[in-house]
Amino acid sequence: MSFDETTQEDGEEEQAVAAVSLAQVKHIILILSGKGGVGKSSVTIQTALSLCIMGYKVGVLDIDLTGPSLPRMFGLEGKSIFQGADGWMPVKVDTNAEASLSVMSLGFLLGDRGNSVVWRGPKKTAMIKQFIKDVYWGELDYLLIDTPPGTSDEHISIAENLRYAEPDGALVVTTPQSVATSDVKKELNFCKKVNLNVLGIIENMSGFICPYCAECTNIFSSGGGERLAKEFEVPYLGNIPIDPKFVELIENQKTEEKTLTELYEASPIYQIFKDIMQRVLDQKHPGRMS
Ligand SMILES: Nc1ncnc2c1ncn2[C@@H]1O[C@H](COP(=O)(O)OP(=O)(O)OP(=O)(O)O)[C@@H](O)[C@H]1O
Ligand code: SF4
Repeated sequence: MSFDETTQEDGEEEQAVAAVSLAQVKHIILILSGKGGVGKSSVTIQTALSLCIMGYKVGVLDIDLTGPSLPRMFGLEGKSIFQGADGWMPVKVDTNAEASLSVMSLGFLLGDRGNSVVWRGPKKTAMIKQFIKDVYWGELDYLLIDTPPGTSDEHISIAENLRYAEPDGALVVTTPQSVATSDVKKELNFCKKVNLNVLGIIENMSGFICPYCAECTNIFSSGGGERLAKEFEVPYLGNIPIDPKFVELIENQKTEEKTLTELYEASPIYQIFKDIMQRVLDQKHPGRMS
C-alpha cells in the first residue's frame, strides 16, 4: 500500500500508535540519502554525538533493515535489547555527557543469525510499525531515524507511521559528485510527495582533512549539494570533509579508554559538524510537546 492509499482506519490506528509510543519525544529527525555509501549513517552518528555533547537526550532508531550498521558504528556489537514492562528497551551508549544516548536497531535482535535480513515489503513494513509502537524511549529531546538509501518500502512505511507524529523533518545527505546529487533529487521529490519538511542538505566527503596538519583540501569537485539546495529551495547546511581520523574513531572506539563522545568532541570533524548542527537548531522547530 502506498502512502497515498492509506485508509482512514489505518490513519486512526497510526495516530494512536504514534501518540502513545512517542509521547515523551520532543523532536523527530529523519536522515535520508538517495544513494548508498554517501555517509548517511556517519551523519546520523555525528548528529547524535553532537546533540549529546550539547546536552540533549538522544535516541537513534536504525530502520536500515537489510544492512543495519549502527550497532557496529556505535561500538555496540554483541549487545542485545530486552523486553521491559513498557516495551523494548534500546541499548545505551556509554557517554561522559550528562545527556543520554540510546540506540535501537534490528542488528540487536538478529544476534548470531548474521547482521542483515532478506525480507519482502510486508515484513519490513510490520517491523517498522513495531519499532515505532513497541520501543520504550522514555523522555527524549531528539529521536533520529537512520533510513536505508533510496526510496524503498522502509521509507514509505516510516512516512506512514510518522504521519501523525509531526516529525521536524529530514536531513538529506549527498556527496559532491553528480551521480549522487541526481539520486538525491529523487529523495527530495519523495519528501515533497509525503509532505516531509526538509531541514537541509549536507554535502559529505567534500574535501579532505590532512591527518598530519588538519588542513582541508578539495580533492573532488564540490558545490553539488549547495546547487541542489538552491534548485529545491531548501536550506544548505554545509559540507563535511573526508576525515581519516573519523574512520579510525569509528573503527577503534572499543579499544580506547575514552568514551565515544569524548573522542568525537576532540576531533577536527566535530568542529565542522557542530556548525552544521547549530544551523539545524537555529531553525527553532517548536517541537511535538510544546
Ligand atoms: N566524512 C567522512 N570522513 C571519512 N570517512 C567517512 C566520512 N563519511 C563517511 N565515511 C566512511 O565511509 C563509509 C560509508 O559511510 P556510511 O556507512 O556512513 O554510509 P551510508 O550512506 O550510511 O552507507 P549505506 O548505504 O551502507 O547505508 C564508512 O566506512 C564511513 O566511516
Ligand atoms: S596538507 Fe600539508 S601536511 Fe598535509 S599532506 Fe599536504 S603538505 Fe603534508
